[in-house]
Amino acid sequence: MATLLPFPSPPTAATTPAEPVLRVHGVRKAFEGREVLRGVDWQVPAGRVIGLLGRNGAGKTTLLRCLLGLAPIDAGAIELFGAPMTEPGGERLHRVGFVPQNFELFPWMKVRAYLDFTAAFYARWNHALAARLLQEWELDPKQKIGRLSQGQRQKLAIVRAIAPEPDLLVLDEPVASLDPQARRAFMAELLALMRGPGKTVIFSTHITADLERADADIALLRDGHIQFTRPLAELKARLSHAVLNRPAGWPTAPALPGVIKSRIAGASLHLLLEDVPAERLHQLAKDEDASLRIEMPTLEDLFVELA
Ligand SMILES: Nc1ncnc2c1ncn2[C@@H]1O[C@H](COP(=O)(O)OP(=O)(O)OP(=O)(O)O)[C@@H](O)[C@H]1O
Repeated sequence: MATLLPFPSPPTAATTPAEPVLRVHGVRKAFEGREVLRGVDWQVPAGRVIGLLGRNGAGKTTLLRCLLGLAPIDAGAIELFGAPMTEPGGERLHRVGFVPQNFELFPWMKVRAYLDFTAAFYARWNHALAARLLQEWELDPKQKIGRLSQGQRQKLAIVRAIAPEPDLLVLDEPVASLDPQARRAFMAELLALMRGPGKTVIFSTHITADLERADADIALLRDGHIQFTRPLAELKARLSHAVLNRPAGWPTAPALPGVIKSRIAGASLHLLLEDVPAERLHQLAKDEDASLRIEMPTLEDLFVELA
């Protein structure tokens, strides 16, 4: 198991000094006595795209639902747009768009009628944007929702969430049903739409390539906690992966400051490292009479190692 990334949490160039969109403190949530969220502390800065990563069952859906008041929490506190979630906040919720993992849309309604019906609930609704997205994403406004494919329904759910021009858009695995072409188009659209000042996107996904494309901040949910939230570029700049090979093998991994995780596989020692200079690794290889390969980990590598 990887140790916690010991990054401090100063504001970075990528985060804005603005009021966080979400402040989460000590949030706990159990199902049938099994705790899924174990005191989550998290601050989500305004104006960022955040990719929420975690293994199956880590609690991503649970966390997102709790954040939006869709599931009760057992303990802790959540502030949305600077006000506690316990306060009635109908207007605040107009500023939030949500695409759940499983969405039930009325199957008997036609696409346009459904969007018009939904628009009536919102203070703000960009009809032109909704119409453009329907066209670009090849959704027939006259089609009955029940006859749409899973991917088309997901697109419609996304249009519904984006049309109110939310300040915070939360998407739970939004691309799971989309084909690669639709995923790219969706990501491009999403990022263009949410590039406005102060607009924030949180989305959970297993598709790390999408997060790379979005240049997102990565938040990792593991063991019931958000382990870190860091710009992807910063993670990549600070973390490296070294493989040391020695024919005699490795009875134990040598101690080296900055090792986040080590793994021995036959003659190879794999090290996930934080801020360890290459010279230090070359010295280690020399001392241990081993060959050395240093790699830049992809986000997928990091996910596999850290999640
Ligand atoms: N309503 C519920 N009743 C009982 N257990 C639940 C409920 N909802 C979630 N869980 C459990 O909580 C844990 C976290 O589930 P959750 O769906 O939040 O994970 P996830 O990270 O979104 O997973 P995935 O990546 O597979 O979608 C799982 O063990 C799940 O079985």
